[in-house]
Amino acid sequence: MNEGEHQIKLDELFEKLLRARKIFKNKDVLRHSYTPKDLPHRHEQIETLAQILVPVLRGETPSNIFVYGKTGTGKTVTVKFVTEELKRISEKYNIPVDVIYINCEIVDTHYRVLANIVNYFKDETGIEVPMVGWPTDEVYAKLKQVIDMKERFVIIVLDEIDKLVKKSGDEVLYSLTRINTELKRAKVSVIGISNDLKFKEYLDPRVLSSLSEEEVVFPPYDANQLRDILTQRAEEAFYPGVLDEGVIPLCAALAAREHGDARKALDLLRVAGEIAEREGASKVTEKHVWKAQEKIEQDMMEEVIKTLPLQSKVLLYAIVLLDENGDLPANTGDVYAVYRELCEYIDLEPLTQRRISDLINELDMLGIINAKVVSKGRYGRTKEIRLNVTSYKIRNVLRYDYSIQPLLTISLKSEQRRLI
Ligand SMILES: Nc1ncnc2c1ncn2[C@@H]1O[C@H](COP(=O)(O)OP(=O)(O)OP(=O)(O)O)[C@@H](O)[C@H]1O
Repeated sequence: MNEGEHQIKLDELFEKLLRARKIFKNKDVLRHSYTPKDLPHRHEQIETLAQILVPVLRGETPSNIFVYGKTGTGKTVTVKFVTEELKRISEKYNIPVDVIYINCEIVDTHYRVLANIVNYFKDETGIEVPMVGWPTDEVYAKLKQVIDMKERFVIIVLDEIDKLVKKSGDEVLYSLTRINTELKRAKVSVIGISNDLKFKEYLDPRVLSSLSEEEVVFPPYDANQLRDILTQRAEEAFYPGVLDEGVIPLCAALAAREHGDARKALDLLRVAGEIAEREGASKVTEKHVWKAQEKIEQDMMEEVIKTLPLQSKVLLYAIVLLDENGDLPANTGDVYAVYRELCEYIDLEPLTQRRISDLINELDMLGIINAKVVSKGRYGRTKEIRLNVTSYKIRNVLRYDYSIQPLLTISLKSEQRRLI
């Protein structure tokens, strides 16, 4: 290729990229962190939450609230929306309100929840506790001290509360939902949010009854509701006329088919826009939505592979090697033989074939492989194992795992299936 050709290609690329920028007016509007000014189809929940919290404006303690519903039904965004508004209005009435939002997926121990609450007030109180190391009782005593320094309302939002309880039990909820009896000036109320509908079963009945003095349920959105949510966001996110007519209905229908998840619907719309932008298209079409669906599924699969335990990764890599050697479908015995050799190679204690058979079922359930049980007549039943994700993709994910890296350069000697 001569220089002239280079020049022309680059010109084309710039032209294409320039055109592509016209798709999004403001992509941030489609991100998870964005709080819209209106929340269509959540007016009932907003009103219920406002009714439960309004005592604050009269100087009375509101009930604790348990908010639940499936993922992407707008629980977090609605609670944030209502509590922020309450905080804003309370300023008008000179009532100090603090809203402390804690994501229990990250802050997942009794100690860390308490420490986070103490440290929320550190600018005001000058008191800060370390994230580890103190006796929990002492952190709790500090918490009461800092909260009770003046008359105020403290609303503690514990999002993904089920993660906290599963990891560390419900002790922290027991303390926080009863703390008002130990305070003189301040008043605390807890809003727990969960998408695990079975979560209540794990709670001590006393904790459950004090946490769910009030319950607010968030039902899944249907396709029409998702359409409204997307239409409202799209107006701010995209330039006019950029979305083909069928794009929003398709995103809404695909997300409704799963479980009425607004996050999924928004992700589809954003990724479809990004794909159109990258292709240099001047419009987002249904074709881009289908591609977005595929990309999101692939990304999720990559995330699942990334977080597999080491033994499952080695097992999966054994299946990848068999695939690259043209040996799929394979049975459990074939896979186990390669797996054992890989273990030896990296000094990993191999699991029994029985245990590996369980892990194969797990990989199958996660959708990474397909392990179909087939009958071999009088030879009994066996599994036929195939990959559902390309070997190339799996290698790409595994190469970031240091424990697996030494394996990535080896392959199977075709016939004997021995490592070389
Ligand atoms: N009624 C709505 N109007 C506009 N956007 C919404 C609405 N409901 C949800 N969303 C958007 O959908 C996404 C997911 O919402 P949110 O995080 O509140 O869900 P969630 O129920 O808390 O989910 P999870 O249980 O998975 O945490 C967010 O980007 C949010 O802004």
